Amino acid sequence: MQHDFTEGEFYQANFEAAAYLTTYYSSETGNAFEGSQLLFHIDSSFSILLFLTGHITGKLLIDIGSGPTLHNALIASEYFQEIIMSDYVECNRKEIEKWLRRESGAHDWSHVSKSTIEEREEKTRSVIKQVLKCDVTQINPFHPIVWSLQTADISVMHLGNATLLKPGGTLIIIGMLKETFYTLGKYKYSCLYIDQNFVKSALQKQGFVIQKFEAKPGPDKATNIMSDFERKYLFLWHRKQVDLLYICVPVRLTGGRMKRPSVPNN
Ligand SMILES: C[S@@+](CC[C@H](N)C(=O)[O-])C[C@H]1O[C@@H](n2cnc3c(N)ncnc32)[C@H](O)[C@@H]1O
Repeated sequence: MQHDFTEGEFYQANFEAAAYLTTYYSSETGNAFEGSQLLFHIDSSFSILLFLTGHITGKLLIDIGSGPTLHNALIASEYFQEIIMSDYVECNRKEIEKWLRRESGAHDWSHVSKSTIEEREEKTRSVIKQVLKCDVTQINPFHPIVWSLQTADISVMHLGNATLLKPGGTLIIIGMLKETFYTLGKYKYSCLYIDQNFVKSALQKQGFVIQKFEAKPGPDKATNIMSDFERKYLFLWHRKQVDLLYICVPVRLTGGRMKRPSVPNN
């Protein structure tokens, strides 16, 4: 089935942060229809960060398109002095701020921390320095903030618009391969349909060197009513030279031009 692209404005108008968290982040394994994709995400993120500690030291992590989620930050807070969360949609940024302020009704992330939950949550709250609006379709996704950084790519769709990553920085892309949609409430949100070779060749053209690739088959499409991805993957890329900035590109990053909003999913 053909899906129109649900870009930032569609998310701003329709996305329900709390429902997203309940649907996809209520348990350690994630949504039951999607197999144990969240477990894979968390386990491979931990292993990637352990791998990185042997090679580079971390200072700043920018989580691009965080949505209302904190799993990446909870994992990375162990390794980075500063974390910046970002998303296009206001209710997502507010959901993160709610958790930072320990407000009642904030999502429970204890299943991600695995151990020493209180310590880790405290550490995470202390290293998250900002929750910013970002728009990955723009050359400067954090406008009007201008980053004094060299250029690099932050979204699969916009691999030609290198804007954030320093040479020497590390880019982590975690996402789904060959996925056209995922479901939240009555809407189907469109996803960039990409395969492994597309991601590889786009990043290699930009001077990135692959360091690690992990993938896990998705659930049986016949029984998955939430989405249609074939594989969940994690790519770790190194951009040649100096310093570091670690960027985590969101699962199911949107991008591209939306012609009209997605059709309600009846
Ligand atoms: C499927 S959610 C992913 C959220 C989270 N990273 C995760 O792993 O669950 C996609 C996110 O992309 C955000 N988004 C949509 N358009 C965007 C844009 N133009 N710039 C930045 N973020 C955008 C949405 O608000 C949404 O939070």
